[in-house]
Amino acid sequence: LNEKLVCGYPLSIFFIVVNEFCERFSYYGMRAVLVLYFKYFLRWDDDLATSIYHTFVALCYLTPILGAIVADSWLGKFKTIIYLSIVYAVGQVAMAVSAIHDITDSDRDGTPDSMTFHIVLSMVGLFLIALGTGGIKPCVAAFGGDQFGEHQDRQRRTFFSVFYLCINGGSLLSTIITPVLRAQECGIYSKQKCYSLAFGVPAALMVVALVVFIIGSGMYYKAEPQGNIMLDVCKCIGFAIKNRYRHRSKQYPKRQHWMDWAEEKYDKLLIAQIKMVLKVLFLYIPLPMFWTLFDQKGSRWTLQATTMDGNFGALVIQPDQMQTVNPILILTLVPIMDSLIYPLIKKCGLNFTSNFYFSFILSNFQKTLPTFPSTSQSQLKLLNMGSNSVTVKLPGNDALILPAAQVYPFINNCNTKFTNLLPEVILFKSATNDLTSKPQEGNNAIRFVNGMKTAVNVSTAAADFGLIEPFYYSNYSQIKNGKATFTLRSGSQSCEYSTNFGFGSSYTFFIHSTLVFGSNCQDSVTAVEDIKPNSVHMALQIPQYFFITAGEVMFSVTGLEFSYSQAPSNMKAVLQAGWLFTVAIGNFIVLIVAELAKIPKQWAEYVLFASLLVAVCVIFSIMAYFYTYIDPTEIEAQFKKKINEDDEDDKSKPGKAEVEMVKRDSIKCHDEYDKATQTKM
Ligand SMILES: CC(C)C[C@H](NC(=O)[C@@H](N)CC(C)C)C(=O)O
Repeated sequence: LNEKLVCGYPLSIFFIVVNEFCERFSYYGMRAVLVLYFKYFLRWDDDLATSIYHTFVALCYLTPILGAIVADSWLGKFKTIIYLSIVYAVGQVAMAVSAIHDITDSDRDGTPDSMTFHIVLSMVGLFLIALGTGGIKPCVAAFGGDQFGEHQDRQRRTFFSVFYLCINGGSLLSTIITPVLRAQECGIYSKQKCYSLAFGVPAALMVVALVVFIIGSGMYYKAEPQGNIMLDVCKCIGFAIKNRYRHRSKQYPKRQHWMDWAEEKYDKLLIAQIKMVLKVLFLYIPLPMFWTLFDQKGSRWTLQATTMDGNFGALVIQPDQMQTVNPILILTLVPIMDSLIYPLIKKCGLNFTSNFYFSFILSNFQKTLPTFPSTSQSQLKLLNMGSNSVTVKLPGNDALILPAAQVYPFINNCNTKFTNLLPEVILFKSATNDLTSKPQEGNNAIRFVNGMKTAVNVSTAAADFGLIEPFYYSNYSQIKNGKATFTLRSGSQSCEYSTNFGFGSSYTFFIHSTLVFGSNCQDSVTAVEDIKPNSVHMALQIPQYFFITAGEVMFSVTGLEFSYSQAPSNMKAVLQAGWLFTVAIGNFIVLIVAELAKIPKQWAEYVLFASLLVAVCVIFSIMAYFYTYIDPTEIEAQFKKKINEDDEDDKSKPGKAEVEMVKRDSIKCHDEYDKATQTKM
């Protein structure tokens, strides 16, 4: 029982919120570098990396059902949290170990020799993490709620707000820290990007979360599990459906609720509890649509950010760092809503329970990508290296005048033959390794084409393009924004070429045949823009983040509390899991629409989602209007009283007394707690 109260709050919740902070740090920290680990360490392609990532996230929101059933029916929330946290920590350690390249790098060249080992270990790790994080999630929130007595509604509401702040505080810190850790170089035989450290720190935080939770163990109120409640619920629902079907003929009088058809076999308390759960679950039906929009922050919005200019003056923001705007806004909006907006609304006499969300997503996806050739086409570039204009006649096209030192990009069908091109016109057929998407992290992708008769070496401080053979081209190198100076070298002679770069562009630089080393070679290099630099500023995403986060504060923080307060005492974790299940469905909708529907225009997809959300908002507000708040404790108390009265009457009936004893035992625990907290207040 909660002996210690601090400012009216049980001391035990301090350990619960710290546990949540560390756990969310661990989860989001690991998640922040996961896709990059798949891509650069395991060397998976973008599609495989994205699919496995989304499958993992969806799994994390499916496993809460498992954890909730175990907690409410078998182990109780406390033991479930302890056991699953151990599973979780083992999973995180497995991830950290899987990212040590030296383990299988027997030839010491810096790359793992047995990728199978790393893949298997990381998949096992991710499975354990999904089981752990999902399993404990509904239990921790409900366990926190359990620490409050019947008359501590206000404190419990504040607890859920603080709980949400801790989620976002932990995730904010970790999404800033783990990418920095990943960027470090580490290794025994060779230095590589330090994914093991980026996974190792979240693993350590999970161990801290577990230790903190155990330290508080003497202070918690631990509600006992009440038998296999989920099995009873399923059997009871099954019986009600069967019984209703058996009595479908009109001669049988109707009952108030279809669950009442279970009355012949199951006690009224269980039926009433199932009705409460079904009522809330029914209200949840439209909710996945919110998460469908919300969870696109990590995918669509981040991709959108890669096409934007992240220069904030002294600060250059990377596309994936934009996601931290959400927790930052949560940390500011939750206190404002709780201390200012909600009390103000209440003062105005409005019963604004805030389980309502309405937001439009601004679609400002900008077009800086060029038209790429289709599979039956290839892209050609004609470069006039001479000093006079030339006329070029391409098959199927009108003759074109190509000015000196200019490039003409041209898309044609693969089988077109080109003949009789003048010697000074270079036909540059872009190879299959042409860049077709924006370079990562706002960098610029640069390559050189050597139009000289001798090989040229090109380098900058940040990249070495190597020796480029005559009439050949280099691989792409990534250059950061700002001024770059390239040194062109042939034997002992060299010259320099400088230019400025923005964000997310791609250029091909053509070195003229007329280049003379030893002098300024600024005029002897022609830059061709393959992908335009980002022109729309990333700050334009901030209104989007603001709207979606304001929606989250009104919808998700209150949703957690709502799911707790409207759940019967023996199914608190189960309803939390139901709430989290709506997140999983929302993620599946993204996967289905993004992967299967393949809507060609991004704006059309945004409009589709926004319209669906508006429709869902209307439906949800009608449903919410007809929803009547209940007090499960009150209802359960009435049933218990009735059971006691019936018990007195039926004492003489053989067998019945034992059944009632079991029922009484199961509710005794909460009664004692209620009494204890009431005397304290
Ligand atoms: C309630 C949960 C589905 C989501 C919750 N997420 C958040 O609070 C986000 N604002 C965090 C952000 C970093 C995406 C959670 O429990 O993680």
